[in-house]
Amino acid sequence: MDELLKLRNDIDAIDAQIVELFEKRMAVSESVAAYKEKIGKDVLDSDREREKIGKVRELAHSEFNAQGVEALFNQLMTISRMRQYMLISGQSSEYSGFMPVSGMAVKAREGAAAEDVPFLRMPFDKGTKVVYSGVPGAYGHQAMLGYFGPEVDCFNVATFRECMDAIKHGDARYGVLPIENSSTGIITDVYDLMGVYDNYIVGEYVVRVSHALLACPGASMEDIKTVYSHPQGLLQCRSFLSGKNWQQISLNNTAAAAKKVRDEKDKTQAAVASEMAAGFYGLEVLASKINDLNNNSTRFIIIQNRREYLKEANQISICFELPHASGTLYNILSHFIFNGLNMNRIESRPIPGKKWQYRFFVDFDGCLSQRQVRNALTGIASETDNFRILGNYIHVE
Ligand SMILES: O=C(O)C(=O)C[C@]1(C(=O)O)C=C[C@@H](O)C=C1
Repeated sequence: MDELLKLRNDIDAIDAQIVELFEKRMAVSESVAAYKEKIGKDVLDSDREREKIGKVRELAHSEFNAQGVEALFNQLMTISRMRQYMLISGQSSEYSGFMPVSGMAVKAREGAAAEDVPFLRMPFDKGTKVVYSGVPGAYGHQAMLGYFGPEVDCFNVATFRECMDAIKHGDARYGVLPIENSSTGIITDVYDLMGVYDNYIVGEYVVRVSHALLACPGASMEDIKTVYSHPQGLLQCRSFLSGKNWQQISLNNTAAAAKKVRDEKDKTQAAVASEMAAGFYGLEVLASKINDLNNNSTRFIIIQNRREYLKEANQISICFELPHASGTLYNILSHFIFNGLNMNRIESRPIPGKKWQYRFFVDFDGCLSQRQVRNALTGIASETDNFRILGNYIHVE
């Protein structure tokens, strides 16, 4: 026991020296930050870091120790960089061109679960133009109405890209696009478009997908022979439809199915769509809540072409590209860890034209007005390629 005590005392004495040297090193690193800021040089100097790792490895006396020293100095230099970003990330109210704005308090609309609806929204009034992708009566329309209310001046476009273009060119102030479904996952096309357009996420809205069986007025369940819907709509109502012996036909979206049933006025036809579509197309609801899972939801994003964020925003979305090399993603994640930020999601998408290279999308908790968020973003921006802040908004759980 005495022997262990003695050895631990030796370790304590060495550790005290390490801490003293660490603090000395950090003080020098702070001076480097001030100098680099003055001359406009980047914090990260990969050549210098590589050279440093080579040199310290040579000082070690075994391969095991060389590896240990490499890991240690990689950490030391990461911490040194974090400190430097802290010293150079500014303190003005705007960050990277993003301006804080005051939100509008809006009550939850009828039929919406309170937890699906942000109580604060981006400012809008009756004259504000809004575009959504999809057809009237579809879930995109429902999300648009949920966020902006029935009185807003809206129009719809057929594709996600047209929605992006309408926002880019200022044909509408806000756009509504689906980004993720709780059962089928992310909408990759929307991610890819967000990665290349200069549009920004300013809000989120969740629509609980609740399918109903719709038919012409006067039709009953016994009359039905054919059912139309989006393939996902049919799939999500598999238990209800099984054993019905109806022909199932896929169409582009659920509202198109409702429209077809209305236009053809055929009592043997039914559509799987929302109850809202029933009202919109003058159809009757033969059965409601027919989906297998009743917690199926689609998350929509609200986009605009201005760099703004609500002062109460609590989630940030960013995207960036990384060189195809070992450790690059690990290095980026350290910015979240060192700044105490909670990451909610990371997705990667192939970059068109760059074989086996990926664009990363990260969502994390925070607001652009927070110091630790700015520190992390300053670091990530300078250590990645094509870094973009996609938006800061109120996240709906
Ligand atoms: O030498 C520099 O340029 C520094 O900023 C110091 C330091 C280090 O801590 O050793 C930190 C960041 C750079 O990427 C390289 C090295």
